[in-house]
Amino acid sequence: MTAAPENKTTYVVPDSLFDPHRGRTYKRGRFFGKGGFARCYEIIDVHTDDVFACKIVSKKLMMKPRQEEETAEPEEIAVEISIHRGLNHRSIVKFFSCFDDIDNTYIVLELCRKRSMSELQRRRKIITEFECRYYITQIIEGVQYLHNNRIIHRDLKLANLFLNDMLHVKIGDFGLATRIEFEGDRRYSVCGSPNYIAPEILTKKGHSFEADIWSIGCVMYTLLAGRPPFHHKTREGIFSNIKKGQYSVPSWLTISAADMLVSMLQLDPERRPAIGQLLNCNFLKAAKVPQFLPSFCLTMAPRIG
Ligand SMILES: COc1cc(C(=O)NC2CCN(C)CC2)ccc1Nc1cc2c(cn1)c(C)nn2-c1cc(Cl)cc(CCC(N)=O)c1
Repeated sequence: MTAAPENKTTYVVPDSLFDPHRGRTYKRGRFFGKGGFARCYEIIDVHTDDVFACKIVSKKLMMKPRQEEETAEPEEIAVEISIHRGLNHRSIVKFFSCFDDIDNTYIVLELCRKRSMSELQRRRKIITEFECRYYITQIIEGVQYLHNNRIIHRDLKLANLFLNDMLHVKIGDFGLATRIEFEGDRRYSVCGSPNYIAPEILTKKGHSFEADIWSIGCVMYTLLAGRPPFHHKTREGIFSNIKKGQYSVPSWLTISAADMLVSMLQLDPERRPAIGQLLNCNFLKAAKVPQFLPSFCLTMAPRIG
């Protein structure tokens, strides 16, 4: 049993977990980190030795009154589970199971042993356009699957883009995702991560699929420039830059890379390409898209491409 003091709320995580839906028993392994109000541990099936990532959300934390930060209300965890459990795509983290005990909700997910693209970017600072074509193609394919199923992710950022041993991208964390019920349906709740949040979410004009296109633009910019496009030392400064659409395109980018970024970072959501159009942009069509990347690309640039 692990009790970790946290904001005066104790996280109680048993050493052993029983999943009644799959009839599996897991032993708790390493702590991988936190995300929002969730904590993530490695869990190992005691019979098969299969290893998973387990996202654990404390029921006590979920019952806390809303703070300024986005908080996970009980129904929101249920929404995350109801959306994620129905997904099946090679660029989406696999959802295996979820179960509860008196203290927590447990979500059993695909383990991505090379962590997230946040660590990749922190280690490499900037990646080559050759590598960017590899990652962005997989992200677009995953988001196209979501949009075709009328789901908006709403929190696409490097920390939610996980990498498996083959450096395949897996989109995770559906904690802010929402389902669009009908054509023209728009959402008004303010959500997302400060650096990558679309202007129409900030100004509460109503948002839809185009907000994910903006976030993909922020992800691609950060990978190629080494920092987010609207970065500022204060949160207010970030929001001000986003609302003004104020950013600079790095001088070292090719025209096709710059054009793709500019198309996604349009202030007016209507002017951004739909996800299906992105795969046909010149940046991905006019040059080789690698089918695989060697794992040393986590730490150094490949000479090829
Ligand atoms: C072997 O697989 C992993 C290892 C690590 C890791 O080594 N983290 C270190 C642990 C030690 N401390 C000191 C630094 C971070 C981190 C993540 C791993 N894999 C891994 C982690 C995963 C997933 C798949 N696979 C999924 C899906 N959701 N989450 C998930 C969920 C939450 Cl709530 C928080 C975090 C941590 C923050 C982050 N974005 O990585 C992750």
